[in-house]
Amino acid sequence: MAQSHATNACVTKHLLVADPPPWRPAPLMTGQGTINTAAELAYNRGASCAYPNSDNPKRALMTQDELKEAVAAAAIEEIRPLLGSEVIIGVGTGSTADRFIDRLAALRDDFKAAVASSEATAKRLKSHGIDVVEMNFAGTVPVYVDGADEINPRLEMIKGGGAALTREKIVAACAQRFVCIADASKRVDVLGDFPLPVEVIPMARSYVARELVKLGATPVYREGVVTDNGNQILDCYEFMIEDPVAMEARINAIVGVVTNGLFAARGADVLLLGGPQGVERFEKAPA
Ligand SMILES: O=C[C@H](O)[C@H](O)[C@H](O)COP(=O)(O)O
Repeated sequence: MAQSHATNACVTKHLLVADPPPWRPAPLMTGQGTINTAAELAYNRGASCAYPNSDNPKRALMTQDELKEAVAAAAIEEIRPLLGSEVIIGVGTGSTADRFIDRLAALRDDFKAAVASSEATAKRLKSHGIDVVEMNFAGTVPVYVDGADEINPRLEMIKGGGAALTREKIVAACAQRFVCIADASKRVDVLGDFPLPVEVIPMARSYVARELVKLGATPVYREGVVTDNGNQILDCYEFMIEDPVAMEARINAIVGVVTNGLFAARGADVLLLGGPQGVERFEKAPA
């Protein structure tokens, strides 16, 4: 079943993803009929990538920054119906989430407060006059908006490129709905091209690294980085992940691991993906 609606910033297409959710064959319904836009998504990484601009044909290309702005705008429309004077929302970390925070400022009188998934996000929220409260105070949040480093067709993700994975996972666990915002460079069929971050207790770093090697990864210490929780990060290279749910649990079972950047047991519920056709909306099929 599919539906469509328009936002101020872009056309947002709604797609209910089947299980297993296919990227390519799934048709998108638009006012003009059915098209198969997912097959046309460019797959590039890096700030220099550009995409056809369907909103403004005179400007043929959209930069990655413009795509991030577009998905941030779409996320505002996504959460707007959920807001209210007693509502506390969850807010993620990273360059895409930052754009969402900047747009959220205009709505600061429409909700009570936010829970931040990092110190950096808390600082940015406060700079806009948005109240920030602890997760323990909020209890649960109706919605959590955050970016991702990779996302697959099941809306499972790798996160933690900015070292915020543990607090992000806590907020995600407490959220009734996880809305992922990402540009098309984040979309993959199999997770693992992006090195998987693992947050470790410092004294366990070498032990955890040896255990990760046994799992087939090539762990690299992210030198000079201390997480908001006072811990360290190992990034797992050359580690394609065929079964994200199983691997997430397996890595988390290693003594000394705080958590890893696989968001599979609790993936996203909604993906707002910025690509050549504007922002596409993918929704996880109910279990
Ligand atoms: O630790 C950082 C977070 O997981 C970010 O959400 C993730 O790295 C994506 O960040 P960005 O939107 O900057 O690509």
